[in-house]
Amino acid sequence: MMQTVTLRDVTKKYRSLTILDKVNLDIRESVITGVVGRNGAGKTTLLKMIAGFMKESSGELRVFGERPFNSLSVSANMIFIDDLMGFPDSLTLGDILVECERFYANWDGELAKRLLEYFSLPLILNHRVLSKGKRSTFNAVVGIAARCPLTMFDEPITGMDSAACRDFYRALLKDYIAHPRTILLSSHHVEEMEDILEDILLIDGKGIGFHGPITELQEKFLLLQGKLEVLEKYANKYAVIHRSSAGPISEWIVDSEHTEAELKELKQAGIRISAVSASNAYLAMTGQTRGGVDDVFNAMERA
Ligand SMILES: Nc1ncnc2c1ncn2[C@@H]1O[C@H](COP(=O)(O)OP(=O)(O)OP(=O)(O)O)[C@@H](O)[C@H]1O
Repeated sequence: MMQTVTLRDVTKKYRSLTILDKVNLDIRESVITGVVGRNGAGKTTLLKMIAGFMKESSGELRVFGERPFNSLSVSANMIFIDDLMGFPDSLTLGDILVECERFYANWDGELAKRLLEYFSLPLILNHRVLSKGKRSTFNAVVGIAARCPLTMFDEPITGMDSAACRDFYRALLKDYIAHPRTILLSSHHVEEMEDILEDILLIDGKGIGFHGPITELQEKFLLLQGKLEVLEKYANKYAVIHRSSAGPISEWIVDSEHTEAELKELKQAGIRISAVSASNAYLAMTGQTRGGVDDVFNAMERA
């Protein structure tokens, strides 16, 4: 099977600054992959290289078996949606749909129109007058209706309210199920998109921090819940990645590498052990929860 996107030792530098260092990657075909990572990690850089908008500094990047930079066949088979996506000022939303019909081989104009109607986006409006959230929604509709074999959304939900965001992900998922294609979706909000993702690609430290099924990311951690004084007995034994408490029950996220015997001991001590959500696993993985904000308050109490 031909991979849609493959990277072999791909490095990207901006002048002397290395953003991605010798990255090796195979994006699974016809899967929705979430591209995540902290601000400045290199998500947009990676997506734009895959889109062929900029060139890798070294290594080999292939999309549909071709080098994507300036490739006509790659650009005909992919769409890249972000909030900077501009259209000529004079075009109305209706005009843009007509242009899309001409450019994208699998374009579904009927779906585009119905979605725009649902999202209260009249065809006579000018793209330039749209509010931030409405512009994101319009661009996202174009991204869905284009049905490109490689579809990339870079931070698509910027400015969308929570209802629009939920509807967008749901529309994307429904259309994907009917017309499977390779989708890359970058966002900081793992919580909102975790239900539609199959794979997660985490960019971290100039490379790939994790790439695989979302369930595998979740399996790296465990959630422990119990009385704080009971949990504290185990504080030295487990690497506690995150702690929080609301009321009498405290919650800790710890790494999942424990023996059956250790887990049994925890259970016998009255500690509940469960799986973490994908978004918590992501936060744990990127150290965004280390200690947690509660630690600030605890430290002040101790002082
Ligand atoms: N044209 C450029 N010239 C120089 N440096 C750049 C350029 N574009 C991006 N960078 C730098 O490359 C790094 C990665 O940027 P990129 O936009 O890919 O990150 P990101 O993961 O998408 O971030 P965010 O989540 O904040 O959108 C950043 O440190 C950024 O400052």
